[in-house]
Amino acid sequence: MSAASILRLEGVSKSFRGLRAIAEVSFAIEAGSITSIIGPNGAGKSTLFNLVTGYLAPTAGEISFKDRRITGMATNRIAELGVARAFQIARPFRDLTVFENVRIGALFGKAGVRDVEVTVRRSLQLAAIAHLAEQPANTLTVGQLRHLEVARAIATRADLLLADEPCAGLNPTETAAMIDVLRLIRDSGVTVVLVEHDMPSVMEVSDRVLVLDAGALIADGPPHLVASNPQVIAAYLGTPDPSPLPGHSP
Ligand SMILES: Nc1ncnc2c1ncn2[C@@H]1O[C@H](COP(=O)(O)OP(=O)(O)OP(=O)(O)O)[C@@H](O)[C@H]1O
Repeated sequence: MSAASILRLEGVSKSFRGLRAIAEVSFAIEAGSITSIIGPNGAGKSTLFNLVTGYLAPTAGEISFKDRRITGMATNRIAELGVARAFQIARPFRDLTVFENVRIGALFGKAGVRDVEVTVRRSLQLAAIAHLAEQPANTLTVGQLRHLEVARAIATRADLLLADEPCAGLNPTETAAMIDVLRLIRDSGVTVVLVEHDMPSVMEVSDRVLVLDAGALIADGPPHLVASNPQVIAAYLGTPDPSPLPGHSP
């Protein structure tokens, strides 16, 4: 593995009773980057996240994180090593404050988090919700809940954040705020991998885009090149239409 890559998949496949959801996928993620994984519905994006977090074990192939083989390792062990996932639908403890919710992330995260208070404050800051710290989670808007979910995930002191559609359903102002947060998180040293359907957000925030189609990796590169790749356009539109992906302005 190259010195700069934090996550590596080699020949990873996952089948569900004969259906090949992931087919011999290999890639390495560079530390300190934002990578988006895109693809049509059913392409295998969630399955890929589930394989990296250990929720599912691959049928074949190897996954390593920070030079350590994590293939088939239990989810809690992988989380302790520094992989966190922010879910699209946050399920906070609704009667606890934002601070208390993020504190739970810090307590159950990567082994050796000592200064919990400082970690929580820093996570709230990075997720741009420090001003909401004392509010009960049940008073938050959908957009604010998304930020809380991201804060909870990074409070584990993760080195790798897997973010599940962080911009889905957000209005343009909320989307811009989320993009700022993802950049801040990357700039703080956390590697970010997104699964995202919102193409304008993908184009704006990604250093690199990976495209899955029917479980296979069909494109990999900088956003503007991937958006104009005929195979990618065909995967989305079903025809080799030369028009760009929605939201892509050349
Ligand atoms: N636990 C499971 N059991 C059986 N089949 C599954 C399971 N999980 C996923 N699949 C199948 O694997 C394929 C990939 O699904 P996956 O959810 O990973 O796609 P996706 O790219 O995340 O789709 P979406 O964008 O709609 O969320 C689909 O055909 C899906 O039906």
